[in-house]
Amino acid sequence: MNFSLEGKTYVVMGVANRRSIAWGIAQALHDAGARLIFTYANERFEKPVRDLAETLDRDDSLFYECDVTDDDAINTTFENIKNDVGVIHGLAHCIAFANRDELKGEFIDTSRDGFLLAHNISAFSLAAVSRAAKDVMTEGGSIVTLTYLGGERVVENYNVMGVAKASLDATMKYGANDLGKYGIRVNAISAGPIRTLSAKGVGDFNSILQEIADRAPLRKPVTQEEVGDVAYFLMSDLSRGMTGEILHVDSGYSILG
Ligand SMILES: CCCCCCc1ccc(Oc2ccc(Oc3cccc(O)n3)cc2)c(O)c1
Repeated sequence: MNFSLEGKTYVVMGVANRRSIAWGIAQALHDAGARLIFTYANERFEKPVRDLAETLDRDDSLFYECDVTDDDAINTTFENIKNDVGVIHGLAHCIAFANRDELKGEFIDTSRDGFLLAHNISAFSLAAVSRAAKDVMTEGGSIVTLTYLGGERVVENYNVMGVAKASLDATMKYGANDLGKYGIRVNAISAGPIRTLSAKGVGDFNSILQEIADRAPLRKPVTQEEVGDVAYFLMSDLSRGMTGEILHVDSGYSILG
C-alpha cells in the first residue's frame, strides 16, 4: 500500500501566517506529494497565505475566500472547488474564534452573543464545511479538525473556547458517524499549546508553556511540524481504520492529572 499523497488534493482552512498550525499541516501534506487548496476568512489573509504557498517547491496551490459564518459563502466556495478540481481527498479544518475578553477571568461572565459566536465559528463551522465538502469527496476522504484539552477538562482562562471545543469534539464524532458510509473519515488532533497568532488571545499563555516544559512527559512543547506529521497520518491510508478519534499531539501532557 502506498502512503504517499501524490495525485491527491486537500483543502486547508485557516492558515493565518507561518506560525499557524494549519501551515504546519499544509507543509506536511505538500511534502507527502499532495496538491493544496487554501481557504482564508477574508481578503486580509489572502496575501499572507499566497506568500507562504509561494515558498513551497510546487506552485500548484489554489486559493479561495471562505467566511465560515456564511452558509452561502461555504456553498459557493465548495462549488467553485468542485468546478476547478473535480475531486478532493480531504480537508483540514483549523478555524476557531472567541472574543478575547472572554478568554480570561470567569467563564460564567460569558455573554450570550460571545457564547454563540464561539460555537458558530469554532464548532458549527465543522458541520457546515463537512456537509459542503462531502459532495466533492466523491472518492472518499479524510477530515481533520483541531481541538484542545480545554474541551475535555477545565483549563483556567480557556473558558468559552473550552465549551466550544467540547461541542467541536462531539460535532466531529457525529460527523464521523454520518460520513463513514461515504468512505469519509472525521478525526481531531488535540494539539498542545503552540505560540500562534490565535494563542495570543488566550490569557496567561506563557505560564501554560512553562508548565508543559516542567511537567509534560516529553518535557517540551509540540511544534507545528509535529502536528503536521500526525495530520499527514490521518489524511493517509495509514489511518484507514480510524474515524471519530481525538489524537493528542501534546508531549503527553493530557495523561497527567
Ligand atoms: C489557557 C489555555 C492555554 C493553552 C491554549 C492553547 C490554544 C491556543 C490557541 C487556540 O486557538 C484559538 C483560536 C482562536 C481564539 O480566539 C481568539 C484568538 C485571538 C484573538 C481573539 O480575539 N480571539 C483563541 C484560541 C486554542 O484553541 C488553544
